[in-house]
Amino acid sequence: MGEAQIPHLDFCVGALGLEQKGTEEWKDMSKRVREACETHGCFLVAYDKIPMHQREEMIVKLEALFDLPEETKKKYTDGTFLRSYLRNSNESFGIPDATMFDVAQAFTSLMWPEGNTSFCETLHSMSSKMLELSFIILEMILSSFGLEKHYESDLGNNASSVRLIKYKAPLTNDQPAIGVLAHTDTSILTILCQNEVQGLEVLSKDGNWVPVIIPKGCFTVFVGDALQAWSNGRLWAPNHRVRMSGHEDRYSWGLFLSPKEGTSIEVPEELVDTDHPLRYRPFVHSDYLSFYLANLNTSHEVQDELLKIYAGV
Ligand SMILES: O=C(O)CCC(=O)C(=O)O
Ligand SMILES: [Fe+2]
Repeated sequence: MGEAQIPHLDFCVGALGLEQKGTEEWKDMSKRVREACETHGCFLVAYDKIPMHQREEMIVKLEALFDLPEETKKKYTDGTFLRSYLRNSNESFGIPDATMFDVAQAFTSLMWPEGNTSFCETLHSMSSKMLELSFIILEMILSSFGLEKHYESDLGNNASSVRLIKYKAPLTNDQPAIGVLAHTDTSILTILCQNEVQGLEVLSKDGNWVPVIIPKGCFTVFVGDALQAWSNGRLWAPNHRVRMSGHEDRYSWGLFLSPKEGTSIEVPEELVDTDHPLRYRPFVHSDYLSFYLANLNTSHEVQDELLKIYAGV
């Protein structure tokens, strides 16, 4: 009511993929993706190259992973936030480069020294397919701006990380429990999927928290700070959070496509004009990430504005 719905796009029709680049269907969908990223900073997408049964299997496997003893889960850490098991208002594992088979295998062997081939295969295969989906969306955005060449020169210089999350159902029904506090993602793009337990909310441009009701089988896509900065603020990285209610645990799986370590984000000159004066200075994305992590637990107002504070002109 008054509040525009989060757009729901369907990549299944015509089996949209990179092979369709340049076709009318591709151009039409690119325009819709870009509009969603400008207006909402997020959208829902149906994508059947990742079949439903694979997603369902993945959720069962996540349950088994989080059911492992705490001592086993804690073995997974290299001392950094990005590659560790973390436990706060939720539990999560950050796995950079899970799309590489040896990385998926090393993670699996640490959790199941006796072996768990099917977990390893699902982790690797789901991550790779979600990475492919993020490439399709990124290429659509670049084509809609007519800036395909920037795929090779800057945004194509990327790496991915997977985050596996379990949110416990709240102990009481009195108040929704915090799953994740409001934040923007530092990524270029984030692709999320989850079990049937809802709870994701996005802050609209006019300042209202809007529940994102995710239909079965859909993925949620968020624009991250790196893409907001690169696009000179034309695309928008919205704040989002997770609030838990009800009696069931929520499992989610995110793929974060980010600039590779050391890559600079620089607004292309084509996106600067009198109507769109330059909003962000060039910056090294990994330096921004350090700044972001150092300020993660400060007040909400600051969290909202981290990109602007760091790189705004
Ligand atoms: O679990 C979710 O749906 C959202 C997770 C999220 O926002 C994040 O990990 O950045
Ligand atoms: Fe997020």
